[in-house]
Amino acid sequence: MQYLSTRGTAPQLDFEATMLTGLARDGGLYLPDHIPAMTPAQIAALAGQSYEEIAFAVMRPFIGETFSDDAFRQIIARAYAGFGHPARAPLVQLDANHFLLELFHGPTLAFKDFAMQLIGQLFQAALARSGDRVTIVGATSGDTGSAAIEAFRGLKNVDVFILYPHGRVSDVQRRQMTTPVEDNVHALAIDGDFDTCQALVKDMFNDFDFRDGVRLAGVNSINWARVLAQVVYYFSAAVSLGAPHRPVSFTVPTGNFGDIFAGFIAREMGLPIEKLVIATNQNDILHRALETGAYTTKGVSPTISPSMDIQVSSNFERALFHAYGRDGQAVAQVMAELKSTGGFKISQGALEALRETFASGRASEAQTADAITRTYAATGEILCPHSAVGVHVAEGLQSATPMVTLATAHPAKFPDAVAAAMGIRPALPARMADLFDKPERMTRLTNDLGALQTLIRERIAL
Ligand SMILES: Cc1ncc(COP(=O)(O)O)c(C=O)c1O
Ligand SMILES: N[C@@H](CCOP(=O)(O)O)C(=O)O
Repeated sequence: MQYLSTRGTAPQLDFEATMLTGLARDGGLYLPDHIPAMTPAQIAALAGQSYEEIAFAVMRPFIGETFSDDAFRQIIARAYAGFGHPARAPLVQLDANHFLLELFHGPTLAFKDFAMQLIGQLFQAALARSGDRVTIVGATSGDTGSAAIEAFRGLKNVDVFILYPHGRVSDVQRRQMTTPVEDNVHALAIDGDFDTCQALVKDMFNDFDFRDGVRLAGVNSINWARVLAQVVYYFSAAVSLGAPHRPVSFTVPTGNFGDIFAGFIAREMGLPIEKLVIATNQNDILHRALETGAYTTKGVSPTISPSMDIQVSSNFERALFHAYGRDGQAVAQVMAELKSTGGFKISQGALEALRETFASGRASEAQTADAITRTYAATGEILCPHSAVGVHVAEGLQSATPMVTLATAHPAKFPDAVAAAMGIRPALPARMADLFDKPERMTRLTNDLGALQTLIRERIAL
């Protein structure tokens, strides 16, 4: 299988090169040149299998010759061995037709661990073979950064630089990034919001001298391997609810659109997903875009679901590529317009294509808090604020199809917001009990690309 850019002009690459490259050299995002389908019989055969077996069956067709079957099975086994639940992604029933997919049993308590633990293993295997060293840069609103640091800390072929918005992540998220002691970990607090951090990362990729000089790699959902790993839990959840014989819908708390785009890939592969529901907080650009056809940025306001405080939603570009009939030139044009004017109008045809698969809703701050309170009272389940955004949106829909809402983080990552909503302060798991006793280490930077590049060059020269 080959991978091509959403903007149509970057070289096509195999899986390994795509994974190590990150952003395409024309500024686009990589996607497979075709999406392999699974037959209903192949999907039915996944029922009752372990998460690791489902992961192998779903991801194998995308990997090509990069790893042998044996090597890939071992990589998957190592990736999920540290998860705190035997099912990896257990389903909990909230009411007759509404289920919660708990994606927070990994090492850093967020859904990012599903992909990042796998990518850590894939990078190690690929770099051990080539002997190369890479510099990973990542932008985070809190969870990608902690998951990346956990996956790459101490690895000898990798330096990892994580940019997070200063003062806009939870204390737990910040400490997960600033307390690791390994020399290859660099937490950078940037003056700005997540979009500032993500723009700096993309600017570094688009500066080819710098990119090639430091051998830049990316672990945001820019990286196709991140999206691929997340396709798996759509399959595991749907087959346990009766797919392929029974269709399922998913509601996904959404910011950078990586998680829900993984659901889109699952649907394209043949999983009977009726609707993928985009759930946003008050930073609702995606909800507005789907309702009106206008993708218009208007600044981010901080919320109690900070990981979703995003305007420029990176993977929406991948959805647009499909909606525009895989026309890279059309995508490049709207992305250029976004950069120069802060918005663009989605064509009528593309909007209709998006609406065939996606629905959307938003939750205000009060509605988010209320969903935490109500869900706990009705079921005993404590939701993180992001998952609560999803539950609020899902509850507002009329659907005869079973609805699965993704629970994207553990409530203990956001104890202040949860305590304010329901009066109970969720505790961190015992293995993290000393998180607040450890010294923190980070570097504060302004939004200055040159200063950031100098810092990275100096640090990796040490
Ligand atoms: C806890 C949590 N929920 C939801 C999201 C949104 O996911 P995505 O950016 O893939 O849309 C994020 C950030 O990615 C997150 O950290
Ligand atoms: N919410 C994310 C933002 C980055 O998203 P990514 O999926 O592109 O890495 C975070 O927690 O950092």
